[in-house]
Amino acid sequence: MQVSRMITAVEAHAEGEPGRVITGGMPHMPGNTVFEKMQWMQDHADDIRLMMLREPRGHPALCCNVLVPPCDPHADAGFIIMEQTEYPPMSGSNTICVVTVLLETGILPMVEPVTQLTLESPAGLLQVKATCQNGKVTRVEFRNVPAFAVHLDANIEVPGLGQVVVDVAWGGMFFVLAQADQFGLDLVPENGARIVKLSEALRAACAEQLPVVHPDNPAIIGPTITNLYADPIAPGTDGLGAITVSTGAFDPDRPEALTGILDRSPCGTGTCAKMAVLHAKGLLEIGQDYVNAGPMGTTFTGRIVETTQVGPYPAIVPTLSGQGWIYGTANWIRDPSDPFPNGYTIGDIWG
Ligand SMILES: O=C(O)[C@H]1NCC[C@@H]1O
Repeated sequence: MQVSRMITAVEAHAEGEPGRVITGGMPHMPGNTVFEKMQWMQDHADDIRLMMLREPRGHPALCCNVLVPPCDPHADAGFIIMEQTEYPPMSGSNTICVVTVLLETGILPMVEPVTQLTLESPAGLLQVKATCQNGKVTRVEFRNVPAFAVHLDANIEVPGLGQVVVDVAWGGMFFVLAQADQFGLDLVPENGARIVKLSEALRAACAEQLPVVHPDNPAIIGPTITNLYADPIAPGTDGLGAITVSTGAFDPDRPEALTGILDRSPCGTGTCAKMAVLHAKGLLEIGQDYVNAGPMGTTFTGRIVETTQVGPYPAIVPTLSGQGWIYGTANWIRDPSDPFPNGYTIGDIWG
């Protein structure tokens, strides 16, 4: 066996969404913030993201995280998030996977019944409260970066669909949100492929017609991800969301290609973006729990803890909670003679 890179990882999921956590084998990544480290990785070590997320080491639904030393003196750890087409500044399911791995593998000390810690994500600091019992993290709650709506009930023209009403909001990533019933589409797992194709068409049209930039960081643009939502169907829930994470470039001449994948969880940043929209429309109050269900029936619980302002936008500060589970550990290697050093994608499942 020849090895030109060896990556050590802990495999975890949060409410169904896989978020592999890389614990060793990364090059030194310079930067004065975790956001700068993320930009360095994007420019100098993107081959590691590709190698870890694509086949044969990954699959379309996989997300990946790299633990990095924090730059902010208030933080206990830092992490960079990697997805199939981008480095999201923040991610709810990935935060939950990272906290679960940090505490359950002893990288940071676990204090029962509640461990408090601070993480530095590329989007900023996150205060975390992890409920822990017998060495297991049973709930992760974090205070997210402020979430805000940029466009409410805006019209866009989507090839093949005509006029569509959307909202655009930031919850740690920029989302295009749309009510699924305007397409006569039920958000059930059997409709997964239709949901993904429609969402990708929406995202591409919205990115062109309603491009957005984060007021505090012009390097963050969007929308890059889609949230189709519907009324709750399960008792004890307040909403139902089907979030499509892109896996490739949407081509309007091939709308039948699958260039996305459903988030297996209810999507933490998508839940926060939805809460920002609901609050802006007067439909969700401070202090009210918002239980959002995903396509597999698992839930994240959000709550608005205060309001604030981000640039010109009134914003909410949300907390988000859910649970993560570790399901494996792995040492992934790259053989220098492998003809696919950065992995590969093929059109049957990658569009
Ligand atoms: O929970 C979230 O925020 C994420 N899940 C995968 C896509 C998003 O980053």
